[in-house]
Amino acid sequence: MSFEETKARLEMAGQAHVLQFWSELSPDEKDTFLTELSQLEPEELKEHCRRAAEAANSQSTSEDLLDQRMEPVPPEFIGSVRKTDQRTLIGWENEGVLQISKSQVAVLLLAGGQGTRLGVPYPKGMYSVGLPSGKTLYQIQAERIQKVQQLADQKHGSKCTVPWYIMTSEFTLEPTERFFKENHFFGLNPSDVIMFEQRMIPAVSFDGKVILEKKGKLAMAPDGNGGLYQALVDNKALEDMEKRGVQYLHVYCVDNILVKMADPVFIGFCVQKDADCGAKVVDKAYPAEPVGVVCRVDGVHQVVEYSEIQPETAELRGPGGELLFSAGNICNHFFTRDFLKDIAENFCQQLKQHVALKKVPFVDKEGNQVKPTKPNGIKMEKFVFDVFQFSRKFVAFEVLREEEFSPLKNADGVPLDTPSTARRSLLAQHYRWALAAGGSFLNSDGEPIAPKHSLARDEDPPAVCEISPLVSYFGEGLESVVKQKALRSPLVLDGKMV
Ligand SMILES: CC(=O)N[C@H]1[C@@H](OP(=O)(O)O)O[C@H](CO)[C@@H](O)[C@@H]1O
Repeated sequence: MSFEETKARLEMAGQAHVLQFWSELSPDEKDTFLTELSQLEPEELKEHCRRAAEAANSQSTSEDLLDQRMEPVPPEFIGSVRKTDQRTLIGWENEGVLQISKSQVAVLLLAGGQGTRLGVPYPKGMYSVGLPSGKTLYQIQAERIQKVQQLADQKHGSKCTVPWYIMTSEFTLEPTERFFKENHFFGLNPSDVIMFEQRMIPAVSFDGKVILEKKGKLAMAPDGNGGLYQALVDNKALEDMEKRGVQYLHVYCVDNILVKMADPVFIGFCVQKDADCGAKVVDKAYPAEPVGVVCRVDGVHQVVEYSEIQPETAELRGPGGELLFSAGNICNHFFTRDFLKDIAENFCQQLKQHVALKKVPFVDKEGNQVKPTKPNGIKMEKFVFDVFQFSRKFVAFEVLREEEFSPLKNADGVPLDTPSTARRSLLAQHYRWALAAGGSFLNSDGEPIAPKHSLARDEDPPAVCEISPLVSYFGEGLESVVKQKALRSPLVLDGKMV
């Protein structure tokens, strides 16, 4: 597209100010900037800027209303690992394993975020929390996929595949691709790891103008994890799923070290309940915990995000003293492919735009680079869970926090959701599994370490034991390896020992 054409389009959208430094750009910078600008549709851009400014100005009133319309999810829509008998749980697990063995289940990772809070310049999945094995989140997840495929194949004599769809963004695609290649896809078949990119959208000032990050670059950000639905369309991912015969998707966030990839119990529960949409939840740990709340608003299931709930609402308690809104969203969702198709075809454009006021670095009128100290820009994001309202049958599934949820959000130095807490959660889980399978531990001098069957949340297990996902997916199959054995801490139980 020519400069004149681009300029005319920007004028149509009321955004020609972004060209104010055009004459100062080098030929290369001009080329790059033109490419960026020509991707913006004038009508869409105009509407985006108008909506952003409008939403930022009307934010508080609509939030207030939401709180008053919230009610907890009725018990009949919730399945619970804690409250369900073993036989039923095994029934769900068997159902899930069967679906996996038929290659009908895929996992889909939301990994387009920038990990601002963790503060690393690379994708979060490449982070290593300091386990004895040194494994990164991506490696742990890849190995869990391998293991769950193997469990299904052993049980059903199949040769199944659990494809791994990975939604990245402009920030994360290239480094993620490189990392997977360098690591030989952690043993997975490269053609079963499908990476695609979500869209980026411009940050907008409070008066509805696109922000210039540099003289020849707009301030762009991914369109939120709800950009998934548009990205599925843009990248023909649903067609790929159809070709592979995928019926069920387990969608999850990259940062939870305990994530159960394609969790057979969750899949089986949702399938047996004939749900088209499901969400895993844990009991919220404390009222201000930064997790969304799965609830109903005006009788329709939805998540109210932690950034949008009023503190008074989060603190409400029921008759027994328990939190009224206790169903914490752990960003693990179940969708049927048909449901995703329905969203992509019919509801993609209707998803709510969430407004975040952020400090967006920019160039001022004189061309100086400015790092603002208070919010100056509006970022609009879509949320992955905002499709719940369109489901025919929604279910929530309550799981145990210590087995399934320990997110990596912050750098070390704060008490919660850090590399240290993630590492501790995983090692505590593996220690529990080893004890339950009949193992015991010795310290480095060969002296017995007294077993501890219950650990406080912030307590390190008395012995260090890391179990490779290639050895055990949810604690199964460990007796033959550890029973009546004295295991020397620190221990990494990998394929070689089995
Ligand atoms: C838009 C979205 O998916 N938000 C999720 C997501 O929060 P982030 O702070 O965006 O990582 O993960 C949380 C669980 O870790 C979940 O509680 C929350 O609702």
